[in-house]
Amino acid sequence: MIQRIVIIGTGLIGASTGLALRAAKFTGTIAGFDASGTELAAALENGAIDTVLHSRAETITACESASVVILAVPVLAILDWMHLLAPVLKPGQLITDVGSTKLQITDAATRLFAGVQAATFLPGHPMAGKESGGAALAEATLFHNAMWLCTPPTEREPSAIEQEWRSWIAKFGARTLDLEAAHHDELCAWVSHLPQMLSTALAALLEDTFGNDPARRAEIDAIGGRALREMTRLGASPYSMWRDVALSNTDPVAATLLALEQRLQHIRENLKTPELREEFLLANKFRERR
Ligand SMILES: NC(=O)c1ccc[n+]([C@@H]2O[C@H](COP(=O)([O-])OP(=O)(O)OC[C@H]3O[C@@H](n4cnc5c(N)ncnc54)[C@H](O)[C@@H]3O)[C@@H](O)[C@H]2O)c1
Ligand SMILES: O=C(O)C(=O)C[C@]1(C(=O)O)C=C[C@@H](O)C=C1
Repeated sequence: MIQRIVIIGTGLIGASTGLALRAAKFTGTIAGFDASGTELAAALENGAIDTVLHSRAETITACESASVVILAVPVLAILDWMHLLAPVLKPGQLITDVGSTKLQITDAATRLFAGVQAATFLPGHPMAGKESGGAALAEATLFHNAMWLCTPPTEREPSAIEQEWRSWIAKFGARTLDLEAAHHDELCAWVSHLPQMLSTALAALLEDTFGNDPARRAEIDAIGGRALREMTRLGASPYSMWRDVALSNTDPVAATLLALEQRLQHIRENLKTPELREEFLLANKFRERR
């Protein structure tokens, strides 16, 4: 029975997980630790956690007796916490994460949480989020109707506690889907990381071009409509999260960016040819299925 949960990283996803647990009637304790006191206070204030852990040492001690530890920090910090916690966690405990890339985390899990003496590590990734981080924006319903991707090592049977954690994910309204980790990262480069980089590039280009010219900037702000808002929404995303995505999924993200560069070049070279129509027909076909 899952009774004690520790959430490390009480920002948007960590705090939303705490709120989703409470909304699903989890009655055990939820302790939280975050490098930022502001985020911890906000998570306590909105009820995502009920106990504050004040230091790394106190957090490691709390993890020793936790049923489930959830790592909800940026990807490279997830790897750091895995190294810190592997020696203190035991069989019967579950450690999981919510990081946006999975290959490095799954490889580390295979090394650090192997054998009968180890806790279960379930690499996870909810496909739901927002362009702005922080506990203040956390929502109990964030994971409703979302996919919750998992990349467990293939050769093992799910432990009882892993199965119980998966049933909580279902109670959040999400659906788990197991994928191989490299496949996950390649897919997410296309469906998540490329759209993020495209939006970042567009917003940065507009800021660079018009940001220092108050009159032009005011014009852009006044006339830009839904198209501009939607296409630049992800431009508000924090570098703190995306730096680690870029560092831990560099080759797949670079490959999708190169494909997009070539596509844009093709459009630029065909603005006055019937090829442009073919591009629009292909794009229309993609949207018909969404
Ligand atoms: N935002 C999204 O859309 C989204 C969706 C799914 C998964 N994720 C993944 O979830 C994780 C958290 O993202 P988020 O959106 O909640 O970001 P966030 O910035 O809202 O929260 C991350 C928190 O981690 C804390 N932190 C950073 N390093 C730490 C460390 N070493 N120890 C303790 N705390 C530390 C920060 O202070 C921050 O409060 C990331 O791995 C991200 O890739 C994000
Ligand atoms: O901000 C959003 O709209 C998101 O959905 C965020 C989004 C995504 O690309 O789907 C971004 C990264 C995460 O790893 C998962 C979710």
